[in-house]
Amino acid sequence: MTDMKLALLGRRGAGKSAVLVRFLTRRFIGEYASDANSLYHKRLSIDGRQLNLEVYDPCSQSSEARCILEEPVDWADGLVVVYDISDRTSFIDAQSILRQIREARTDNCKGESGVPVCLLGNKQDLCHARQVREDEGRRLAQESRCHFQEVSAAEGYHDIAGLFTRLIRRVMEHLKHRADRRRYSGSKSVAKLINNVFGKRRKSV
Ligand SMILES: Nc1nc2c(ncn2[C@@H]2O[C@H](COP(=O)(O)OP(=O)(O)OP(=O)(O)O)[C@@H](O)[C@H]2O)c(=O)[nH]1
Repeated sequence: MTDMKLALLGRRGAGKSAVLVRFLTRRFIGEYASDANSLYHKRLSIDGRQLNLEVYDPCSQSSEARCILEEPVDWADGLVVVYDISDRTSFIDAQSILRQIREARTDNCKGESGVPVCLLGNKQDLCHARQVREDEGRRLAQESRCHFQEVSAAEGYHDIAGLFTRLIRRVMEHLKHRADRRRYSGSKSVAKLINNVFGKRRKSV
């Protein structure tokens, strides 16, 4: 059983809870309490592997709320940044959040190894009121080296399920890579230790 932690970030009202609940329950629920942090648990099987998934849906962030942002960025193995295509301010917040994630990547060792991130333009059903073009989202994702997709939590399950599945696969690869690297550097230090102890002795014989 693999333990995996994901977190959603984005401006108030972008649809983080709607996206997450759609993925976890296949349902769209119109309104959610937005004044509390929520931690969801789910057991999943992906590519024949059992997963123990925890997803953190923190209460709303704004670009200034750096202290709130740092907590999930440090905690999570994968991140979903959500904006609302009919609300440009939510896109500007997403830009700021992605910049902060990039800075955190260079600041902490978990980030250095590149925690997978996905940028999500939600409320695609409101394209008549669109304020953010799809190519702007795509370009931001390219600059931030993350995956991008537009979805509608209100209208569809499959796009959202596909997106989370791809993110989870990338996180699994990333966790494996990180574990391999730790094992390798661990075995290197054991080899070094053995060499220090026995290698030197051998020389003196
Ligand atoms: N039309 C439309 N409305 C949506 C969609 N997703 C969410 N909403 C609505 O947008 C509003 C905000 O959704 P939430 O999921 O609570 O947004 P949030 O980002 O979790 O907001 P906070 O909890 O305040 O941070 C609610 O009224 C939802 O019903 C969507 O895909 N299309």
